[in-house]
Amino acid sequence: MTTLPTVFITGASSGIGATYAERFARRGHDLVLVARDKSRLDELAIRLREESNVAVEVLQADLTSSADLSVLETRLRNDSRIGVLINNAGMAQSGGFLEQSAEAIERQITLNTTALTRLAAAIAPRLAQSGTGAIVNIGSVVGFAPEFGMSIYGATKAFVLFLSQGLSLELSPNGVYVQAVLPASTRTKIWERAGIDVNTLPEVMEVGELVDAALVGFDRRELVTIPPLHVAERWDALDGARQGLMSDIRQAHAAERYRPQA
Ligand SMILES: NC(=O)C1=CN([C@@H]2O[C@H](COP(=O)(O)OP(=O)(O)OC[C@H]3O[C@@H](n4cnc5c(N)ncnc54)[C@H](OP(=O)(O)O)[C@@H]3O)[C@@H](O)[C@H]2O)C=CC1
Ligand SMILES: CC(=O)[C@H](N)C(=O)O
Repeated sequence: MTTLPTVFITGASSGIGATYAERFARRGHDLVLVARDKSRLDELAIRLREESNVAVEVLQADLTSSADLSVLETRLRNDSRIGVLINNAGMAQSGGFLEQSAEAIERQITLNTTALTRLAAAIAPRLAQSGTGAIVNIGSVVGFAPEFGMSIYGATKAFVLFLSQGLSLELSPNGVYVQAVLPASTRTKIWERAGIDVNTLPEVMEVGELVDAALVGFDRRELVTIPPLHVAERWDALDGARQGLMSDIRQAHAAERYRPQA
């Protein structure tokens, strides 16, 4: 029996989530794998049990369903073996804002933000109580770039970064590690699902390279890990500029330029 924490991974039936599952299994962690496609999860679970001799449980759930989320929340609240949450499940959009249906908007926001937040909220009190554990949230560099024309997807990913930074401030004093991982284009099914041919993209990272890099950041207990960013100082400068704003934005009076003309 392993003494390592069990790792709970959403969106584990393909891509980045399936690769996290493989990597944590190799490290000797038991796993709980979550997604809608049970047959793919079962296939992965059988392979990982054989290859790595770890316990792998499969939970079929649609994270846009509040009822399914409730079941997962109960599990995260109560199962003290689960010490790491990989909040990975997500979907991208095809088409611009004017082409989005109300249903598609709701599904994307629910999956990329509400589900991720509810699962983090379910596990956080127990981890904080025990003084250990980790929450990994998968964002995207698209969250930095409204210019990419994926306004809703990018907004959900900006949310993931903000939430992760806030949770880190709130939970790290209790011993809980929070990591935001921000991939750029990575070769997974997400592109096909969004109706985009991945082979038309200029720079695409292989999924194994992405997850291995994210795990280097995880092992260093880095708060924000951006595997495709070669010049680390760019992030430091951006975050430093943001922090610099804080001393200037708490003012009792409107700025001079907004004073009504007499
Ligand atoms: N690939 C890329 O270029 C990038 C990806 N990302 C992010 O990485 C994360 C993983 O995506 P990636 O591996 O690329 O894409 P994939 O499409 O390969 O994987 C997405 C995973 O999420 C699961 N999923 C989708 N919808 C639901 C749902 N309603 N309920 C439960 N599970 C669901 C899918 O499983 P199933 O269909 O079985 O439910 C699948 O396991 C996402 O958050 C994505 O935004 C970030 C930046 C770049
Ligand atoms: C479809 C995408 O835009 C991709 N998932 C990303 O976040 O870069």
